[in-house]
Amino acid sequence: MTGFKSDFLNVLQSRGFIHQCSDFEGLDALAAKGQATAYVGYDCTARSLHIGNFLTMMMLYWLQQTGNKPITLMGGGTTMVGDPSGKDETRAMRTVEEIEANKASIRGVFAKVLRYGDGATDAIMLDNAEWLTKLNWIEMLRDIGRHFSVNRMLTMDSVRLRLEREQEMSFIEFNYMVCQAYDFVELARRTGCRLQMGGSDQWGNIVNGVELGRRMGTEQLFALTTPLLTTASGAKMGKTAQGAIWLNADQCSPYDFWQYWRNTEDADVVKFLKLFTTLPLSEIEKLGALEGAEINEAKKALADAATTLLHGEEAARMAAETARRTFEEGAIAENLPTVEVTKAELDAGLGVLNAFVKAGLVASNGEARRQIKGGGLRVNDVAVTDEKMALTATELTSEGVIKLSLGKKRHVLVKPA
Ligand SMILES: Nc1ncnc2c1ncn2[C@@H]1O[C@H](COP(=O)(O)OP(=O)(O)OP(=O)(O)O)[C@@H](O)[C@H]1O
Ligand SMILES: N[C@@H](Cc1ccc(O)cc1)C(=O)O
Repeated sequence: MTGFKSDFLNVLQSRGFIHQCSDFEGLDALAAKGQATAYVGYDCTARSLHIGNFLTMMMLYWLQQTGNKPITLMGGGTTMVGDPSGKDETRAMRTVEEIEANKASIRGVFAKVLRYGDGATDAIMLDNAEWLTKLNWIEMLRDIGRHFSVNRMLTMDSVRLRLEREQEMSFIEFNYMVCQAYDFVELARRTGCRLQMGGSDQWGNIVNGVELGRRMGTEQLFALTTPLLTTASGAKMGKTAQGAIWLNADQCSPYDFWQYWRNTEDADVVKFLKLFTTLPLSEIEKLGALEGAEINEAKKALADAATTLLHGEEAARMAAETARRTFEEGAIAENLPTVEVTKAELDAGLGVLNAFVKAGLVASNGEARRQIKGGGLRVNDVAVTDEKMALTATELTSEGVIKLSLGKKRHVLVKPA
């Protein structure tokens, strides 16, 4: 469907956020009235969210900008169960302490893009532990369980794929979709929430909620999903060889975050400008028209805008400046990521393989060896050829650091503590 009445769906459509919707017409009419309430749930499976989740945060951002009300739902309860969607194996059970620590560490990030408060379109944050942990087993089977058809549950991707591949699925995981469906109904009752959004892998969980709402007599509920992003070369967006691109600054520095966007493949630049920045489409069109070496300007604009959104203008400016000094002037910039080593380690001679692993530039000694063979590792801009090389105080530059590089773009400074 094109040419929506609501600003909300028009913006999402024109910026490439839409994958599937349970009822475009009905949702369009709801959003066109304004002050529609919608939610996205976030499980507390790690200490930080990553840029895959940033996408759904941006959906909530545009929801708010177009006059509607976002809810960020912390999955304090659902994380105790563990979502099987898109997973080949049962997740490790997390302890309550671990979940609480993750929750505390995740929750701060939303205020970077959403305005919270008591106003009609201000965002609110809730935690499904509040109702899920209080459910009584028999009551829950009678009130909620009876609305679920096991026949239908078995056809949901999250279950079907495991069964087809003859992979285990425990009973606790089988219940996840019931919990998420119930959340939607509970939010509809508590807050008048009518829409749930998420990545396309969440479709089954979300439409179960829509269906449960219908059976339990809420107003019509809606499902809207966004494509699971992959980069032009097919990798799941947000993950690199080194791991995920985290949103918390202590797990991915503003410089690394900036650099991730700066290294975007040419074919992805416009797509990412639309999804991960708030730049107007007219400006994105101009940036998209740049060709040849000039496309780097578009990548810098992407890096600046995405980093500003998450970490603020000053952090983005410093990251850009560090990158410029490092790559354009070849200088050692103070803001590069740093690892500390003890003086004793340097005195004893720090093995080069170990140093690159410590710096997080490679995952293992084996990978470091392979990189050395391919000429991929450098110490103070000189290629490493001897895997037995030991770093000592003699390698310290006039700035008092040793610069380790992987390829042309990733650098870490080793500093004596
Ligand atoms: N690349 C992506 N594009 C769009 N949405 C994503 C992307 N990655 C994650 N999401 C959304 O964020 C939710 C959390 O996904 P995520 O991949 O982080 O799962 P996880 O449980 O943290 O484990 P893992 O990192 O191993 O996949 C997904 O269900 C999906 O809706
Ligand atoms: N299942 C979602 C998180 C979620 C949790 C509870 C909900 O009500 C909605 C969504 C995920 O894994 O990303």
